[in-house]
Amino acid sequence: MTCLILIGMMGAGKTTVGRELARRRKMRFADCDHEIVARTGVNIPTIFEIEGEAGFRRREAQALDELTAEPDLVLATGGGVVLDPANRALLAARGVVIYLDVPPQILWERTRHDRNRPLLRVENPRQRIEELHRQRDPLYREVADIIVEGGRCNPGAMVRQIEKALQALDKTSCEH
Ligand SMILES: Nc1ncnc2c1ncn2[C@@H]1O[C@H](COP(=O)(O)OP(=O)(O)O)[C@@H](O)[C@H]1O
Ligand SMILES: O=C(O)C1=C[C@@H](OP(=O)(O)O)[C@@H](O)[C@H](O)C1
Ligand SMILES: [Mg+2]
Repeated sequence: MTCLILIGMMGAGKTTVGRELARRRKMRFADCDHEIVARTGVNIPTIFEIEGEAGFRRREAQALDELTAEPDLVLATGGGVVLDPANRALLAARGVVIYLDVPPQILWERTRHDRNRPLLRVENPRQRIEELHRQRDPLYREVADIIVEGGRCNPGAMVRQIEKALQALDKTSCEH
């Protein structure tokens, strides 16, 4: 069985939907951010404070490389993973990449009270989400094998959409 990699903006539901998808398919679940937190022993905002975004991105690239080496894995990535061209090449090569495509308004509603996303600790987080979305949406599309629209869908409905798309894709092995 192949590895399934979820990409998309902060608040798209990668962590939530990924965990549920793994449960349904009886696959192991991992989350790049959780892996980084486990390795460093501090939370994401603290890594940004101490090492800056560049330091976080180095750790993210390392975690991505190691985690995607395993088959049979559902992997939730962080929203900025696609910024690095080397990460994009790795994503495309190592699994079925699933873009959770959610409009900025809903991303904002889901993340507005969450303090764990340092890139949104700005005066106007709503505008920031729109800017990041404009910058990243083409990158997500560039590497995606499957695009799932998740505006007003609950996580269960998103998992069902993904499973349907996977059947249609019929891309069942990591060894291609
Ligand atoms: N499909 C969904 N419908 C409603 N709320 C959702 C959905 N997916 C995620 N959420 C909620 O949105 C927030 C962000 O979800 P999360 O899985 O952390 O997103 P990501 O990992 O993509 O940043 C969480 O509070 C989660 O419960
Ligand atoms: O979009 C981003 O650049 C980031 C998204 C976060 O993960 P989620 O997408 O799971 O929120 C986390 O990796 C970090 O705060 C940076
Ligand atoms: Mg997440």
